[in-house]
Amino acid sequence: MADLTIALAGNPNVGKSTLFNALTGRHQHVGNWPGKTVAKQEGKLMIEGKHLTIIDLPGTYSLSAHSPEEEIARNFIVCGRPDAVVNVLDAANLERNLYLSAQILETGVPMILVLNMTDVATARGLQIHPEVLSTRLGIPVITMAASRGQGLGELKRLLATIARTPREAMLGSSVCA
Ligand SMILES: Nc1nc2c(ncn2[C@@H]2O[C@H](COP(=O)(O)OP(=O)(O)OP(=O)(O)O)[C@@H](O)[C@H]2O)c(=O)[nH]1
Ligand SMILES: [Mg+2]
Repeated sequence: MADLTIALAGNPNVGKSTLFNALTGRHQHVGNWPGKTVAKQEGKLMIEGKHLTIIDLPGTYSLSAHSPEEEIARNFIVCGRPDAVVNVLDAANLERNLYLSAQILETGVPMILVLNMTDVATARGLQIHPEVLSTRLGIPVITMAASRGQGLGELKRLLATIARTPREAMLGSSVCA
């Protein structure tokens, strides 16, 4: 079966590269300020005999690109035809982060929501209910603390499910060259 391509997308500074490194064993630059990842990076992950290509995208607040980095992220999500997008969110700032999620959902690409930084959210007294979001949006939603490796196993199980699902022909967008 053909390789699958999975894109990690989300707002700046939410832990995309931290998750990318944990999944692929690579060493992408991470740090506590937005805008670190400026070009898309690629890594490999093998799950249940399937080769997954993981793409770490620059952070973006929306699919209407305002900067070259946002344009890279937007173009890959809309035109790169990933088999799925793993949308990484800061669980402590869900409302702001969900703006991009709604836009990615509208593209029709299969999506998993990762509510990252749950350690920070919990320390602030926030209660996270992934099952409520999952029911409302109709997509898998999991919690994670990527810097501690929490939630990685569940994400890999979801990726394995996607890898087992026959790939559907995705329609190209009219805005793609
Ligand atoms: N407390 C906590 N910190 C985290 C978690 N995941 C990542 N971080 C930290 O958050 C900061 C940002 O992580 P990155 O992985 O660089 O974030 P990014 O989304 O790739 O950022 P850009 O490339 O700038 O868009 C780093 O200091 C990470 O160590 C988490 O689950 N909990
Ligand atoms: Mg990054």
